[in-house]
Amino acid sequence: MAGPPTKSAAVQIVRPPSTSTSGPGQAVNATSHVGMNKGIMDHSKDTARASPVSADKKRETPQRICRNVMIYGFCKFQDAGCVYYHPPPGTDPNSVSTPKTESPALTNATPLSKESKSSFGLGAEHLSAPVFVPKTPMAENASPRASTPAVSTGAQTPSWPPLANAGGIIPRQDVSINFDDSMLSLDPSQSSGMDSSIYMQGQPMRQPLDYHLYTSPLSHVSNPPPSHHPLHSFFIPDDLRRTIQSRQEAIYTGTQSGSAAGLPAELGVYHSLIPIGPAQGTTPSKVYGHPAPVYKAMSSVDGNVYCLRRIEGFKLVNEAAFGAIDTWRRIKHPNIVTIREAFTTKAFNDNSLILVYDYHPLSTTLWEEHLASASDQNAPPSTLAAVTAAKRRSGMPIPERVIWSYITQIANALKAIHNSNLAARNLDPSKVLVTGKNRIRLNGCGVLDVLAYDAQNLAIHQQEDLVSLGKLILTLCYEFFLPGQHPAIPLDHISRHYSPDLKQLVIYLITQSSHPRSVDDVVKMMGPRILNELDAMQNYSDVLENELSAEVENGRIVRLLTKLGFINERAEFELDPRWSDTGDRYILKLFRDYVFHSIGVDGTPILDLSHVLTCLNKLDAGLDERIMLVSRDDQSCLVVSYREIKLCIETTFNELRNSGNPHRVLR
Ligand SMILES: Nc1ncnc2c1ncn2[C@@H]1O[C@H](COP(=O)(O)OP(=O)(O)OP(=O)(O)O)[C@@H](O)[C@H]1O
Repeated sequence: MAGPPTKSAAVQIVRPPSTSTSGPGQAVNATSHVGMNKGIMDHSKDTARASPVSADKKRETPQRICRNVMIYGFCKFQDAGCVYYHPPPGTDPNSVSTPKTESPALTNATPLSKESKSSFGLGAEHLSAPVFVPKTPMAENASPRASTPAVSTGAQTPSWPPLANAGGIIPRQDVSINFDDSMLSLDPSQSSGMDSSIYMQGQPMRQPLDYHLYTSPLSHVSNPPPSHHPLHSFFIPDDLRRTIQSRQEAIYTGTQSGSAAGLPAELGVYHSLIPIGPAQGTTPSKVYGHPAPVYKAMSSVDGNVYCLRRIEGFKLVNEAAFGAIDTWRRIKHPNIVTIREAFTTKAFNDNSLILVYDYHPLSTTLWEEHLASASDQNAPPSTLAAVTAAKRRSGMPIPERVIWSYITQIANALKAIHNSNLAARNLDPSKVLVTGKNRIRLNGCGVLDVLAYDAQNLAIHQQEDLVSLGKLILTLCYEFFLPGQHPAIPLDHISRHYSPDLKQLVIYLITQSSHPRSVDDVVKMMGPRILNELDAMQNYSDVLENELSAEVENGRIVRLLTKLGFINERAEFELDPRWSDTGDRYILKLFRDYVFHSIGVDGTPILDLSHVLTCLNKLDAGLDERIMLVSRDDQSCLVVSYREIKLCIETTFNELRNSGNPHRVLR
């Protein structure tokens, strides 16, 4: 045995029948018979098993090796050629039989009757159990719970608060030692200045109902039959994970190696400029009339990545042109790309206007999404005719539901813009950013306010916004529509393929009228379609919230694994090279083996994620359920509850955390 524990909190020791000698480091070579739940290990049916077998003989055949064996989700223990289930199907793992105690150290134990004695295969003569002294001070008068009788009832056995039920729920009012409080008293954050938030120890720990169980999605989110619960439901769906990961990757890709060739190393507080989107050369933007390349850049002020739009060859003639930028900066809207600042620069060896926007990684534009074919992705919008020709061949109209979703979001953005006494002025498929699934944001806001400064004609520009919206809808519904074309054919197409409501809205938007149009009228005309959008958004939010709840569970596991990682296999601590192999740490070592190093009957490693998650969740919840931990050399077994293991972790972790604290209490 590598190093048995010298003391432990509430650990029950079981020596397997073959073991008649103490391992090195055992505190007492006691002859105590520590009874076990018959369901856990029943030796009575096999007298051969109950007889002493030498350790060497046990190792003769591989199948005799006593290791944790997982089959069909149950943990089996294989000993002397026999397999024991833990817990056996249908058995309450908490119901541990009253033990027979013969150790002088365990004098308070009740002797077993003959019948009950015969029901245990493990005779006292076969066992040599060390006495474990609990490290953590427990209540003097604490007594074992009736619901889960401890194996030894002597003073050495720490008592645990009574449970309301077997689910690990602890009533706070009638506990002699409140588990929550005991955890708090171990809170290293109270004795150390380190940030403890990652271990969730800075706040009282609450033990909710069945905390060890994963919550299944609520029925309003998803209600699949039980057979449809795949393993990966522990984690967020693959497509969502991939999307989030690739976005996160896109944020910082390339920013480590400085600016791209030909671009300034620094531009004010921005550095590491990388071009985004198709290489445009000196092709003028269809919307702005100047070449308008877009760069991703990192700010040295806050370390965030921003999107810089550069308008080449722009010379500022009127300072007042920047006045609108202040108003734009104040608009924070879910359907508008927020502008941060604007300035002019000669860093590109010309006169350039720079507008800084929020960066939305891997976003595309409506033009790229719906109007450009794959071969035309790199083509400038001026080749729209060629693009629409490609679209015509594909013959895939945009579903009406999606069109209404776009209209709702754009109208929402326009309402915020017009209410702020501004106008979008660049409603074009290439200036509507698609930042998620059917999620759009107006982009490039404020550019024309500086480029074509015209504060006098706001009302005209707002009317033009609505006309532009009408033309945008026409383009999306009928990809052959080009600006300047007569709308009769596209309208006819809409009346044949889309609802009359949509056609009516387009006519309202593009028809000249003596009465000024208003975005409020557009919203009224959309009517119940807005509610559809609301439904979709809220359903999506429910789904995401549900995914988030799974990640909360995984976060608990990571914190637990982090603590275990700090403790397991530590080379030395406080000049003690055997630290991680002795005391509470030994239990944690065996627990690690139990969770991760189980092997099958044929000796192959068992890589059962559900076993790992089940064990770790039960540990995190501190259940009273007991498990049997078997040493690597099969010379000893410990029957220990998750609650006790949890306490071992907290105590040991506390020890590590306090190692640099000169005021700590040495035990
Ligand atoms: N704020 C932003 N965050 C992330 N990507 C952006 C942002 N703004 C624009 N982009 C990306 O930059 C690329 C170029 O955008 P841009 O507005 O220049 O479109 P364009 O089709 O090149 O139009 P133009 O003819 O005006 O140059 C697009 O792929 C777009 O997704």
